[in-house]
Amino acid sequence: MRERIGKLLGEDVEKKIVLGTFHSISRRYLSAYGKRIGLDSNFSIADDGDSKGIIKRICERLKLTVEPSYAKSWISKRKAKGNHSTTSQKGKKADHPDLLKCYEEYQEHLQRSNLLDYDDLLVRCVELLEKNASCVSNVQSVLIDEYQDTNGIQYELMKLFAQKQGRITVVGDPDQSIYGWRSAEVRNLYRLLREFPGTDEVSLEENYRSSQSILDISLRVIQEDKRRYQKALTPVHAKGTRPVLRKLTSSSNEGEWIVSEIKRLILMLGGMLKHEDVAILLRSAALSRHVESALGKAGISYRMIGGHKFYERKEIKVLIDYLRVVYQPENNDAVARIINVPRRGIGEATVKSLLAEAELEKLSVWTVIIKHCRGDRKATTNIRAKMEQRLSSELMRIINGLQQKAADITASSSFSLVDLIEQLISQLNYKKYLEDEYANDHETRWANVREFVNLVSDYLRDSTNTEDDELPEVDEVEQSEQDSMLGKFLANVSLASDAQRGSGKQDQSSMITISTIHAAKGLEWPIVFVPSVYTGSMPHSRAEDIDEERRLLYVAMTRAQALLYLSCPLYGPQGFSNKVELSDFVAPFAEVAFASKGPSVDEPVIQTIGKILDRDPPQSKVIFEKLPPMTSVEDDRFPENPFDPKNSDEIGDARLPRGVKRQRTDLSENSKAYVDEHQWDREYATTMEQSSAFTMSSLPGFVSVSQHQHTIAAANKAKEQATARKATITKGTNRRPADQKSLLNYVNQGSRPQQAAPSAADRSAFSSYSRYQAAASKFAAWTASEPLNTNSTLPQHKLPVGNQLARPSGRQPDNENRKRYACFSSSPTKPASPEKAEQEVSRDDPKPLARPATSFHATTFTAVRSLPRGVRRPVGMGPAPSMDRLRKPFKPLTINRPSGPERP
Ligand SMILES: Nc1ncnc2c1ncn2[C@@H]1O[C@H](COP(=O)(O)OP(=O)(O)OP(=O)(O)O)[C@@H](O)[C@H]1O
Repeated sequence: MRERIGKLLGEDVEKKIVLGTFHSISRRYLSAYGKRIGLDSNFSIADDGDSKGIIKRICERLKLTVEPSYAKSWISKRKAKGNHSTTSQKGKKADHPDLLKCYEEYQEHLQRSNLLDYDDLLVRCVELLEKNASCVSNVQSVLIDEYQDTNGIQYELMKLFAQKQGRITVVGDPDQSIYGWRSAEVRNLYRLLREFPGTDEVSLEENYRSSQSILDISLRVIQEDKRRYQKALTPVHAKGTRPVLRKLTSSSNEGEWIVSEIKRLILMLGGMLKHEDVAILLRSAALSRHVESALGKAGISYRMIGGHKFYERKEIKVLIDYLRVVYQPENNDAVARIINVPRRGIGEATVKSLLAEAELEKLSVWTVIIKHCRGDRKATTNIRAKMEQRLSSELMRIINGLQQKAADITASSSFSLVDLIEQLISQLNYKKYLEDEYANDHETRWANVREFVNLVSDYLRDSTNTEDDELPEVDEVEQSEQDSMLGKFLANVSLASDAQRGSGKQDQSSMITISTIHAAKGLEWPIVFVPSVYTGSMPHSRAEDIDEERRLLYVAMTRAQALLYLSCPLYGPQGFSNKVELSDFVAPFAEVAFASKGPSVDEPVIQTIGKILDRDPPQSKVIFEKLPPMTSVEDDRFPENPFDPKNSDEIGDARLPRGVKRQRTDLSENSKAYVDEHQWDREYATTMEQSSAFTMSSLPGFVSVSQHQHTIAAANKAKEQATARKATITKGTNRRPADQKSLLNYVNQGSRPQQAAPSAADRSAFSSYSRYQAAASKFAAWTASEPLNTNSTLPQHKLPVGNQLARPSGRQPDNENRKRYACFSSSPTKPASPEKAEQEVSRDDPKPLARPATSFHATTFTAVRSLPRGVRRPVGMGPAPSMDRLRKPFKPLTINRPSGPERP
């Protein structure tokens, strides 16, 4: 920013600019002039951890009946409000005397130690500038960005910095106020207009970022807040494609769908967009696990903003290190990392010495410890008696106990890896440990731990489904026994983490962004995904201000430039015990306003995205030519209306998984199909696996959803029968089961014994299944021999009778103008002319919204001067703005400059 300003205003001006956050600028002033208020200029800053420790010790020493973490945030809020906060104190209960006592003691401690906490930086700077106006007498003007997120004390600072010239410019958007939890006060906007009646307002009505559809729908979300500041808005870009609200069965499906949609879009947009153009914005970092896991599986790298990657989180690393030691106690680094977690009085020096001793003696650290504790060999490292006692009664007991249990775990044992981890967590008293160590965010960390358990559970389920690990046998070459379950899991974790480990040299364009919504403020991406839009996540279950949560969703949605996706699973991250509901922020208009799946990426869509992003769109012909064979060109890998296993009439509750701890292997054969998701891809016979990749499911008029359900039932049944038949195969035969007729028998139908008539449901199921199969093989044969083209007569085409494998005879020769598809698609032929494109892109728009977009984003420009000096207040604002006035629809303003003397 400094550079850009320098370029515009010249180097001299650039040097004079003081640029930074409120905290950093305050620190600079306090260092320079703090002496004037009795501050030692060598003060240090107490960070959050320091403040927490000090408050905790005060509470213990004085036996105060307040939670240290609560006391800390109470003190912080109190400081943040400043002296002249507008927040009404009326009707508020008097503060608990213990809180006041804690505050007093805490301040005394900071003062004694020459420390300032983050809030003090602002509080003391206010004090400095109130008493010493000369320190800021050179300030010509003050500009504040993201003004809606300022709090009371920052408002005071702003005025104090501008006290000489009284020139203030603030830029902000009340609809984006999302820091209430940090004492930001959206009221500061109203306060400014009241306190500075000569303020000019300039409404920045044009939105240059997002497509009209994205703005319309974002506005619809925010308009539900009836108390919001009304503003006008003019979208600059074309309508674009409708934002999507995708429903998925589970959180893991949600992650997989996001990845498949990203891949599809990048492919279908022919390189116009890269991974760096995609962001996944989350309400809280704890939700990232499924997304990270799916990206890891797909080998797509990502960067995290506003959080750590899942496996890199401290609370997760500790558990993984424990598991590593259980699996392989010789792992010295892992032992060194856990030896004092939870605290066992073993300092860093002891750990270093143990590592050095082990290396010298060519032993593992673990062996050194064991031998020492058992009296077999005395360690040269000074291990005090108390330390020794805790090592043997805690660490060794836990590790040895779990080692025995881990050895017995197999894919089908009743004691699973999940149970092993649950035992580890309970033996470490891990919840308590997190509460003690991380007073501020232990809840989030504990939520991550639960997520980790879910992850292991998912891993077990997936690993019993796939045989990826197993190599085909080679004659007379013996394979070693497969690793233990724990070993396999740890290898999987290491590989997943390694795939994501940025070397620093990694090409940024190959990375998508995962970010919390808070951290995405002010940023933008061509494609934005907002997963987990359900009540409990958005609004968050612990949120106090629902309107602020709504604004948070609005911020997330308005980060998107061209394509916006929201999604919501039927079941949350905890699995089938955790049914969730679509967020009320979108539920009232979800059906009409959102598309239920990703858009077809055709010529008009590509052209429009190119225009919005100001990039050169590739020709669709080129894109289609480069598409890998069997690419699914539509967002059809997951059903639009996902199957809810718990609501199915066909499936009794008894056959449902019991909860997250339950392993796939524990389940009956039938319930397998419903554990993770509707088994759209997997339950068919071999040729129909990945059916969506063949795009058969989009063949016009081919299978309905209900037919599809029947098909699955039939597939299950067929599978069961096949299993039964397999069981009856006798040794030495040609592997034809006893009940299978020979070809001769088949021809000689007359002699075939009458079979029992199938039930109506079975008949229907089997008929759709066999129709499905017949068409699939026909399609496969046809696509194998012919280039993939469509023509308008195809939907009307009748399959020739009596020649099942014949090629459709009604096909026309290739035609230059005809659209080429790599795969068969149900998409209607699209107009090629770019003029039509924009109209066409919005062809699937819902009925016009109840209220057209009248406002979206306004930024307030205020030039504050102590005297109004003839700047006319805009029409309709009256002499002084009141709160009522501010809630009325905002009238676009034009600045009316006085024709009188020039401003100073
Ligand atoms: N006058 C303009 N002409 C063309 N593009 C513009 C113009 N002004 C802004 N933009 C573009 O619009 C996008 C949004 O601009 P900017 O980030 O400045 O908005 P903002 O008001 O800070 O948004 P927010 O507060 O929502 O983050 C950017 O891509 C920017 O390049």
